[in-house]
Amino acid sequence: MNQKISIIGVPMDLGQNRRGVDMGPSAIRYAGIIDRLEQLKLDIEDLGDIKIARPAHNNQEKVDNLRNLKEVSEGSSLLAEKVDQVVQSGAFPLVLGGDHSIAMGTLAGVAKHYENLGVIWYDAHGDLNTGESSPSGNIHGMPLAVSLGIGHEKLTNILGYAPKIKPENIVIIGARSLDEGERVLIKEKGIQVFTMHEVDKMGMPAVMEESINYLKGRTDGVHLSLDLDGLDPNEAPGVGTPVMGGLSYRESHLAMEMLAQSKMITSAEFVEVNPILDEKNKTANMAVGLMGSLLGESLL
Ligand SMILES: NC(=[NH2+])NCCC[C@H](N)C(=O)O
Ligand SMILES: [Mn+2]
Ligand SMILES: [Mn+2]
Repeated sequence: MNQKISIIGVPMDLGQNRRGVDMGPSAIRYAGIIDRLEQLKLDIEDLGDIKIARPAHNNQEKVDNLRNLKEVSEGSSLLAEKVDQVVQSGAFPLVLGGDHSIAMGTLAGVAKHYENLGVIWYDAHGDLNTGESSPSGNIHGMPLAVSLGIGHEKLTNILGYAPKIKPENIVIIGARSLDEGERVLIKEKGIQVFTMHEVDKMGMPAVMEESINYLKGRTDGVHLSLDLDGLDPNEAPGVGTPVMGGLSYRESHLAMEMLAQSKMITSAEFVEVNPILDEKNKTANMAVGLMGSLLGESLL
């Protein structure tokens, strides 16, 4: 494989209220992402960072229970344009977050190029809230709903089209903290979810096999959106919304390796790495290891 990988950093921290996740792209680069991927005989290009507004130091304005709506929407729109160009050029976009709100930008840029884009949402959360259902007003808890076309128009209409994806093309893995409104949406839309309960009961090999088979039949490309808080906070402590009882290092590597073997992944993002909350860059190192597995280290 001599695939071109285009790395895009997104120093976004306005989708939630703990500062530091804007340093995620730096922490991931410092953890050696470029060298690691160059060893895989991939053609790596680092496109640098998307320009993101800084938070106001005094108060963060909320519109319709959406914190920093304007800045988050603008940041994701810039990202969407960049991702669109990368996919257009035939390269694989690898997006480094930043908080998870940026997924609506990534998906806007990728989904344009597919009839039926699949999404694997690897996360402790569903990120299926709207301004109405959100307990926090944090947009990083909303990008999956937004990509389904549900939410504020400033968010759902990024790149001028909606929805980006269909509910039957989504698989959520690792969920263990779902809000009431999110549960309702999951039922209503029939979204596939492997909660930690299922992972414990079935084991990761079966969860991934089912996920891959499910998506294989119905999609023409699959985007991986990996929130580091999907992992257990003992192993990935540098995240803003940790939830106990998460996926292990081993399970996550196996998941990435099985995705690499499936050859179905067309784009990916790794989000919510917050070096301020981390222990010696452990979480960024974890992210780099997982990217290596996803992009084929185990296939060498
Ligand atoms: N991407 C994330 N870490 N999302 C966490 C969301 C937490 C909670 N469900 C909320 O909406 O506020
Ligand atoms: Mn999460
Ligand atoms: Mn998330």
